[in-house]
Amino acid sequence: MMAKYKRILLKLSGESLMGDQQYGIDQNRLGDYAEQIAEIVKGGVQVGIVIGGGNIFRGLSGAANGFDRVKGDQMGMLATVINSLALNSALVNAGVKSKVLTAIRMEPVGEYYSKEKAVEALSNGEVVIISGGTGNPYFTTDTASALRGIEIEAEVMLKGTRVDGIYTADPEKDANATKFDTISFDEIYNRNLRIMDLTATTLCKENNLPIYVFDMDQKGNLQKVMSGEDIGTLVHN
Ligand SMILES: Nc1ncnc2c1ncn2[C@@H]1O[C@H](COP(=O)(O)OP(=O)(O)O)[C@@H](O)[C@H]1O
Ligand SMILES: O=c1ccn([C@@H]2O[C@H](COP(=O)(O)OP(=O)(O)O)[C@@H](O)[C@H]2O)c(=O)[nH]1
Repeated sequence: MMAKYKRILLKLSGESLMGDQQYGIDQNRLGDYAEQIAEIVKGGVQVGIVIGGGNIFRGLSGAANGFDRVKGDQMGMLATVINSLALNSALVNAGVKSKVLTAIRMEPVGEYYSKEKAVEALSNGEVVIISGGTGNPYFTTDTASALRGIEIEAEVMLKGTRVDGIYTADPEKDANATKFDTISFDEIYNRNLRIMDLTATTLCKENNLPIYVFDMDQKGNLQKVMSGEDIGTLVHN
């Protein structure tokens, strides 16, 4: 079957990596993500990945506990590198070639990111995990994934999360919220929806990178998205 997209940027939530745990990395969840990714890579899709760090550390919660915000954000960025290394190992175990690039220099943990390196590896069928966020404090991994998606010229940014799309309100807080199948960037602003931060949303809007939000925690969903099944929400201009 032909996949819907040839090159994607997949954003994975660090928080989802915890699975049922309170902290850190759940091996079952990690293995499940790796299998889903392996399936689409074997179908010929070029996959860039940005993974969050919220399962380990968030700069804002550090600041709330009296940390310097910049130090806290640096800890958060390092947390994304830890998650990226874990995903890299899981992908190798699943039989997929994969490499970690880092937004901050830290060879030999990973090679320093450049668009050229990322695109070359993608063209060779390697999964590229772009870690360390944007390399700057005061940003999120959603913004990093918007930025990297635009840089690597992905056709779509897939936001794999724990809700199955964008709702009229946060579905974890409002049981009456209803789901959109598609929504424009402008409507996200007008309705003040907080599925992603505004920096990430705006970067995608201004550079015409559509976003597809879906539930990555259900096995087989990534494959469904690639086959064109409407299981999530498409954000468009
Ligand atoms: N309008 C909305 N529609 C869907 N989810 C929303 C909305 N507003 C807020 N959210 C929240 O956004 C979260 C998904 O974002 P994600 O970046 O994966 O989570 P986190 O920031 O916790 O890592 C969902 O768990 C949901 O609670
Ligand atoms: O470009 C970036 C990306 C991330 N972070 C830090 O890394 C943490 C973890 O990322 P995020 O909260 O986006 O992860 P997720 O919510 O996806 O688990 C954030 O809280 C920030 O402190 C940052 O400073 N700059």
